[in-house]
Amino acid sequence: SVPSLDIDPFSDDFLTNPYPYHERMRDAGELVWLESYGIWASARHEAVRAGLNDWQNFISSAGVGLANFRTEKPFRPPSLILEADPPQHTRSRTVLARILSPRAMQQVREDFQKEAERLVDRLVQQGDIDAVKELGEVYPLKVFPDAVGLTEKGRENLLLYGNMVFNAFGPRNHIFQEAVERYEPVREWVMNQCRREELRPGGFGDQIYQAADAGEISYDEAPMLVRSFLSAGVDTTVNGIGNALFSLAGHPDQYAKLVARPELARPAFEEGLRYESAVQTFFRTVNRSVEFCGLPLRENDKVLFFLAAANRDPRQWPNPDVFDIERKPVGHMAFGSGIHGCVGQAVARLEGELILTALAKRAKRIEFTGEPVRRLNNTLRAFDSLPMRLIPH
Ligand code: HEM
Ligand SMILES: O=C(O)c1ccc(C2CC2)cc1
Repeated sequence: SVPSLDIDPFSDDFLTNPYPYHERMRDAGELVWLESYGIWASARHEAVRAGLNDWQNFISSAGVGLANFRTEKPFRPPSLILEADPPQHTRSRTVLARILSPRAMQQVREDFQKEAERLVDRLVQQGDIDAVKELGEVYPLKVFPDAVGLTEKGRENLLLYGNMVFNAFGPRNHIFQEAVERYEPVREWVMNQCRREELRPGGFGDQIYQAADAGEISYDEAPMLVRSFLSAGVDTTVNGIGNALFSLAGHPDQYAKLVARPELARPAFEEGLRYESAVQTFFRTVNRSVEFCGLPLRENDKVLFFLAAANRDPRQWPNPDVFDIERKPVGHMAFGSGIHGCVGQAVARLEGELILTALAKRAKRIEFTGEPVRRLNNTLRAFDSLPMRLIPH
């Protein structure tokens, strides 16, 4: 029989504190039916990994949100990488993977590090900060758009745009409605920045046009792939860093470990992604009738993969609800898995490592000075504000 649950994964209650719901879904089975939206859901690590790796049965070209592009008009023109299947996906991925390669990261590392040290120097002097508005939202808006070759003016639009993109993967609930009101002017600004003449020659954005020059992709595809950088490259790291700061401030013993051994910055960021995953969920669409986890799925069924629930599955992790920066969470699902696994993870890891290293070397303690305020989003786990004090060495 099909385990069926009456859980709304996009309700304010669920999005505010998803963990009890994750546990109910994991305990009900590898794959469960959610009556709220008539969708399948998987919250266990093994099934999430298996589903994301089976791109032939669980496809992305019909959308990776609740909407099925085969029957509904997409909210915006589909991404040529995220919302594409092979062979289209393969061509896009090859171009972006080369531009964001570990070798490319070595070339930007020095700039990213200088910016991290400059920003954290100033904030530790300041002492009392809002770690979202003055750190989590500031650093990613500077370093990655600089590397892409974006003008400085109007970059706050990238936060509004990203917020919208991630809300649009969910239902048209009140969270979506409140975000979409401010979307039109931001959408135009973003599309305008994707034109070659707006991008610094040699930057990551221009390198996409260089791939068109070489005939790897068309000139029509190039701006859409720049749009992918702007859609995924900022709001994700904003919340990856924000959630890491929240976890470290909430576990002073872990922050003390990081201060004693700043080389733990990279594993600390990784554990932050496992423990409070910035990207909580993604959908797939069933391509043809298939049995999965012993249940009969039909063509066009939607399956919601709970990355964040897989990241706390006790079947995969000892003491999953413990934030332990020495854990080395290999195999976590925070960046997804399989052919669509995050193509920007080297950028994300570099930003996280450099910010946490700069902080550990300048602030001997970090503590909350007020209640963290959550910002609800249909896909992202995010904060609106994190009142914090940074105490210098
Ligand atoms: C902490 C930061 C980040 C997190 C948690 C994250 C998470 C993810 C996840 C879960 C996926 C898989 C989506 C799916 O399976 O449908 C993904 C894909 C992707 N990410 Fe990231 N991401 C982060 C940072 C970045 C950055 C900095 C970029 C820079 C451009 C980026 C660009 C992309 C792109 C283009 C894809 C689509 C890849 C494909 O479909 O082949 N991400 N990311
Ligand atoms: O290609 C895109 O537009 C795109 C948008 C959002 C993401 C999320 C997963 C990080 C990835 C790609």
